Amino acid sequence: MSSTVPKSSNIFWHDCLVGKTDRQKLLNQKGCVVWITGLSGSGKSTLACTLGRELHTRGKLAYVLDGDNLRHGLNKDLGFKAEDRAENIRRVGEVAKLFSDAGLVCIASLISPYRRDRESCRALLSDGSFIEVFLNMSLELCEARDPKGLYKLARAGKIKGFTGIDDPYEAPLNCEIEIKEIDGVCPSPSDMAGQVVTYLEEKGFLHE
Ligand SMILES: Nc1ncnc2c1ncn2[C@@H]1O[C@H](COP(=O)(O)OS(=O)(=O)O)[C@@H](OP(=O)(O)O)[C@H]1O
Ligand SMILES: Nc1ncnc2c1ncn2[C@@H]1O[C@H](COP(=O)(O)OP(=O)(O)O)[C@@H](O)[C@H]1O
Repeated sequence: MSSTVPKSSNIFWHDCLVGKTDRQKLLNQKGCVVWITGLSGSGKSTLACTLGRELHTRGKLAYVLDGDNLRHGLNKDLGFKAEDRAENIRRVGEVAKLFSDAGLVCIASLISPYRRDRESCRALLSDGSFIEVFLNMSLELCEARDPKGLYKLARAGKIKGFTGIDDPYEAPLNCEIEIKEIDGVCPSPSDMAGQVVTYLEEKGFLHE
């Protein structure tokens, strides 16, 4: 499915009098998408929520789009084969773009295992406002955590096509932020969130 060519014809873009710049002034921040990618169990949801709380504390409006949660609603018709994952990422990329246009810091946390799908989302936000955060945690660490018992089921062959076990994960080549273990130890959730907040501050996203 193409993400740029609409299927319908005779459709027209309608601009409103209040635009992104006006909303950003109101909020005193700049809209952007923090896209967190990594294996199941790498800490995506933890980082997303910790970052969301940190921004909230600083008076910044953020909203978390979490893969697992969206699969309960917007994406409940999708499974885990490659084309479903691609459609999952495409939809969330489009929603994230809307949140960014609304002036929010949109935090998207999805495995998003395919480079091509993440790059398509990046291409939707061409002004540097797509910030890819790679949670580069080893499979060993993620599997040892296994909070939902899914790796155990995948190893037992009870889940097929599980990312990192019998389905691929393509690591980013050009992400803005990489968070990894140091001497086998993962930074704390607040340290991980701190790295992202520092980036957002330095790039001027936390002021209009
Ligand atoms: N086959 C398979 N592979 C990977 N993950 C699986 C699978 N089946 C179910 N789950 C659960 O679904 C969560 C991942 O959903 P996402 O929407 O982030 O996945 S994706 O981006 O479309 O690949 C993922 O959540 P996280 O553990 O938070 O990553 C799992 O709980
Ligand atoms: N920085 C961290 N340090 C220690 N434990 C963590 C950290 N981040 C996440 N965890 C723990 O690892 C498990 C997986 O985290 P989660 O955020 O659910 O990962 P994901 O969303 O990538 O599947 C949870 O039990 C969580 O409490």
